[in-house]
Amino acid sequence: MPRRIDVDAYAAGVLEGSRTKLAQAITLVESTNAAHREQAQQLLAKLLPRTGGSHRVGITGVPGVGKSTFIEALGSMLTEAGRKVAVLAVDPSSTRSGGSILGDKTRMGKLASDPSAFVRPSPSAGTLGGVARATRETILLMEAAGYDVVLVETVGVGQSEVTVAGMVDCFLLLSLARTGDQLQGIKKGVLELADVIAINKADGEHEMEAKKAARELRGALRLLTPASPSWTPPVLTCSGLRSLGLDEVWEQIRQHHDALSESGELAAKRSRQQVEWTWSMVREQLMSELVHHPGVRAIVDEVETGVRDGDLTAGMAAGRLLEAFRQQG
Ligand SMILES: Nc1nc2c(ncn2[C@@H]2O[C@H](COP(=O)(O)OP(=O)(O)OP(=O)(O)O)[C@@H](O)[C@H]2O)c(=O)[nH]1
Repeated sequence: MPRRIDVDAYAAGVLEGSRTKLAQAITLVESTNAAHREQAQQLLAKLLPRTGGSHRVGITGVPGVGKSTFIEALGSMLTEAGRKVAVLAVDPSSTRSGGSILGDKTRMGKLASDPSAFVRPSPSAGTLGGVARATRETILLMEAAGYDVVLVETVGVGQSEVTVAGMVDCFLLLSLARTGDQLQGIKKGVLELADVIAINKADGEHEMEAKKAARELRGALRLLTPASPSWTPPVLTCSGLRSLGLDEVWEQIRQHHDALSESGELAAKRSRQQVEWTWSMVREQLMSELVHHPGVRAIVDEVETGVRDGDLTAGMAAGRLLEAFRQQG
C-alpha cells in the first residue's frame, strides 16, 4: 500500500520553491501506481493556475554533438542573468534509475549545484508515452516552483524528438559542421521540427567550417516550408565549450517566443499540445487496460502464434483481441 501523501503540503512546498518538496512532487508524478496517479492529478490541479509562465525549450542533437556541455553553458549564462532554469531529459532507453541523479550531476556538475537551477534526469526506462507524460507533468511542477526557463533535452534518436517537440514552445536543433552530402545526415523530419538551428563546436580550427556549414544549411532550409508563417528558423553557430554565440542562440529563442506570442500562435500551439496530450493519455490508458485484461491475456499467446504461423490475418487477430477486451473481465 503506497504511503498517503499530503497533497496540500506538496503544493505549498512547490509554490514556496522548496527543492526537497519539488523533488518529491516529481517522484510522485513519475509514479505509475494508481493511487499516486490520482494524487498527482490533485496536486497538478492545485498548481495549474501557477503554471505556463516559462519558456519551454526542447534541445536535440545526435549523441556527441555536445548537448550536456551546451546546456550547462547556456543554463549558467541564464542563471547569471537572474533567471531560474530547470533541465529535464527525455530518454526512454535510459537505464539510469531514479536514484542515480549522479549520472547527470557529473554531466552538468556546475548547473546541478547552482541554486538557481534544477537538473533532473530522465524518468528511468519505460515506454516513451510514460516518460513523456511524466516529463510534461514535471514541466508544470517546475513552472509552479518559479522556474522561468525549462530546457528539455532529448537523446536525438528514435521518436523522442517528435515527442519533445510536442511539449515545448521552441525546438532547438544542435548540429555539427556538415557540408554538402553530409547534410543528408541530418534527418529531414528533425530539421522540419526545428525552430532554431545552431552548428555547435564552432571554435578553434572548426570555426570557419561551421560558418560554411551554416550557410549551406540556410540554403537547404529555403527548400522547406516553415512551420509558422511568422517565423523562419535561423541557422547560427556556437560553442558550448567556449561559451561562444550562446547569447545569440538565446536571443533567437526569445524572438521566436515573442513572434509566436504576438501572432497568437503560441497560445494556439499550447492548446493544441494539451488536446494531443489528452488523447495520448487516453491511448496509453486504454492500451494498459487492454494488455492487463484477463480475457485478452488468456488468448494473446494463441492469437500471436496464429498470426506468426499465417493461420490468422493481422486484422482477424486484432478483432479477436478487441472482442475479448469488450467482454467484461
Ligand atoms: N571543440 C568543442 N568540443 C566540444 C564542445 N562541446 C562539447 N565538446 C566535446 O564533445 C564531447 C561530447 O560532449 P557532451 O557535452 O558530453 O555531448 P553530448 O551530446 O551531451 O553527448 P551525450 O551525452 O553522449 O549525448 C566532449 O568530449 C566535449 O568535450 C564545443 O563546443 N567545442
